[in-house]
Amino acid sequence: MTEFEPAPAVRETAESIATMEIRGAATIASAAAEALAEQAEAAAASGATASDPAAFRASMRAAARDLRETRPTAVSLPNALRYVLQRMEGDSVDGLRRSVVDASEAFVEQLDRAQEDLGQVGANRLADGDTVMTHCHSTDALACIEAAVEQGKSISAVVKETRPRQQGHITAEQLRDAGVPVTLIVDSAARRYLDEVDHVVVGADSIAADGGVINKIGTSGLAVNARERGVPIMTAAQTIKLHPETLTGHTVEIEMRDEGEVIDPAARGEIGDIAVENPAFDVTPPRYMDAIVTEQGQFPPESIVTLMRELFGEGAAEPWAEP
Ligand SMILES: O=C(COP(=O)(O)O)[C@H](O)[C@H](O)COP(=O)(O)O
Repeated sequence: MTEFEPAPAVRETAESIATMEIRGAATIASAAAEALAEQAEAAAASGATASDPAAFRASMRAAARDLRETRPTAVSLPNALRYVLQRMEGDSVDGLRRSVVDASEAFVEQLDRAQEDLGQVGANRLADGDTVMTHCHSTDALACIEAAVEQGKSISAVVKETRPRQQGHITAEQLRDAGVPVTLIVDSAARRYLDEVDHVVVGADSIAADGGVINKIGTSGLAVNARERGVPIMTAAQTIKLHPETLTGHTVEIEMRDEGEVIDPAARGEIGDIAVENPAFDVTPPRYMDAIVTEQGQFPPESIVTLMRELFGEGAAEPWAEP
């Protein structure tokens, strides 16, 4: 391993994130933080970096860059890398290694605690007997529903399958396993079922400074329909989903995925000259979202910028960049 070649464990994690074997913003963040700890262990044991603190640091930055490049939309990924690299300190390789491993463990612990805490807040918005509608698969959204069930509330769910990758099936199975009666529907049936629903609960990949919620494609249409039907909609999102770069006017990049997820590649030749596009996420304007539920309480979307400033200051550092 040279100082610029990430450890095999980092390459594996990067590959798994890129191919969506590891997916969902919170899961991606904890995998990335753990991969940095693995890089630190590997670099501390490797000839090229074991006795050279500067080379060790360079190898950590290179690993973070590789992880950063896997998927563009979930800000939890750069926020995780930022958290760990900003806590990398020490004059010796062993000291640096320890600081990275400690920061990685602390990050994952915080992530779990934050999810539990926001679950309680989200659960308080749900009442006994409620039916919720979900979109995609969000561990933060599930935490709210599961916490409501643990509070003794009887909750049922209408789960959108979420084309093209059908992450709704994961949600359906997990809710079923939590004892929630589930009805699975195709995405285009959502408006019809909104009349039978008390709440819509979704997750987020990023939250912009203006309160815009970036989540799986289809969230914005669902939110507009929910508003039209008078059904409250909340986003469950830990504060690592707050996108610091939007404080300085940047927009969030929406990932465009392969057309093979939309049409059968084997049939591509037959359909000929038809363009296929596959955006993975969309932006729900703040006026269509009732609340953003975080581990620090619930916020009207328009006020989230205050929390963002508190947590991230006026912008975002890039500790993985070459000095
Ligand atoms: O949009 C998705 C997943 O998209 P993909 O499947 O393309 O990664 C989820 O709603 C958010 O990531 C939040 O998930 P969590 O609450 O688990 O962080």
